[in-house]
Amino acid sequence: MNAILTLNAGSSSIKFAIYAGTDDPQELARGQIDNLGPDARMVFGDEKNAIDAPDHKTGVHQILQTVAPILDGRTVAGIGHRIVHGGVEFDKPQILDTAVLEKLAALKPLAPLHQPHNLAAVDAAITAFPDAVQVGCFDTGFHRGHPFVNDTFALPRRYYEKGVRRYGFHGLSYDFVSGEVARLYPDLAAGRVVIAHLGNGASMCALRAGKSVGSTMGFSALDGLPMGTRCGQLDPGVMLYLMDQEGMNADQISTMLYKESGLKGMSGISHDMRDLETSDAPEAAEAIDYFVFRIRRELGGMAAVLGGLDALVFCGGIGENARNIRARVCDGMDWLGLAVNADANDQNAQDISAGPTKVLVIPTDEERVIARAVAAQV
Ligand SMILES: Nc1ncnc2c1ncn2[C@@H]1O[C@H](COP(=O)(O)OP(=O)(O)O)[C@@H](O)[C@H]1O
Ligand SMILES: CC(=O)OP(=O)(O)O
Ligand SMILES: [Mg+2]
Repeated sequence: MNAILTLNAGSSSIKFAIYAGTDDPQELARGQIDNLGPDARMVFGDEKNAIDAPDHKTGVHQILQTVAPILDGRTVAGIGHRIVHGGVEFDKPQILDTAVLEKLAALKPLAPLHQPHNLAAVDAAITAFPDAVQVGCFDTGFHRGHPFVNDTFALPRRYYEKGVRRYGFHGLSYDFVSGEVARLYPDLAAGRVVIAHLGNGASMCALRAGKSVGSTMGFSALDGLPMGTRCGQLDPGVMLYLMDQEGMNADQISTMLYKESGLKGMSGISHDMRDLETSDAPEAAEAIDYFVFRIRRELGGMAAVLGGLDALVFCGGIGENARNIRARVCDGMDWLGLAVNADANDQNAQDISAGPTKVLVIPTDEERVIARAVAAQV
């Protein structure tokens, strides 16, 4: 019997899952390495252990050792990788041959927090399993068909032609969640839906009949909503000021916008919503206020683009767990038909609506989308 492995490598973590069978893959186990570097730890089942994983390559080796007993003699026929950026060209999963990998490497500057790590995991996987099919699944793919008005900036046209476009990300998550909406609520499949993927990275997607027609993330994974450590929407004049008046260079600005901003930067306390929700500091409350404000603002804009709203769906670590955030996003939004059932919301139930517009909580599963794509190739 064959098996499929999925790898989802972030800047400091690698999530993985292992599936039995290649026709209808069944999940055997999943886990993740956090804090790659001196304090790396493996989270697998109920266990959390410190491990030696200073970089992505050693991390992937640790994962292979961890999953070996679970493979139980099965052959790894395919390995699926989450690749954040597929550029203009890749809207569907691709077999990762040398030519494709070269094109993906050229996109590293567009997603510096993700793309280099995604590709490092591919390298390590090819070395460890030279006979397995390596498949890349792109976060940008889901949005590739979105309208020109959501794809462009109002810059001189030549930059659009060069690829300075609004790509949109978190596409694997939107693929999974929109599929679940259609499966569980067939009446919504043709409808106007907004999905809020609120994790460490956060974005929202407007869907009409299951297709992306707008997203808050743009050229990079910095735009739109504030995130754990990323700024979200920013007046470009701020960057000019930082360069001109503060003498900051591109590297310094990049580090600040990707790693020192968002909930962490605003609160000065933590990137983690759980820490902010339990903090008494006014800065923590203000960071949460801003997070909620931006979601509400984008929701209004997306409802206008869609001409109304049939469902709002929450997913990601915050969307699936933070009941206060969900309640605050929907508070006073009865003009959109939104109201939350407090008991259902407290229980993180699937349908938490108390008004005509559905409010849903659907746990996302990017790994499952990757496993399906691999299954289609092996
Ligand atoms: N019970 C909870 N309450 C509030 N926020 C939570 C809870 N559990 C997780 N989170 C938030 O979810 C974030 C992680 O989301 P996740 O989607 O797993 O992230 P990633 O983008 O790394 O995939 C944490 O940083 C934290 O802010
Ligand atoms: C694209 C992106 O922001 O991904 P993540 O949420 O995993 O950081
Ligand atoms: Mg994520």
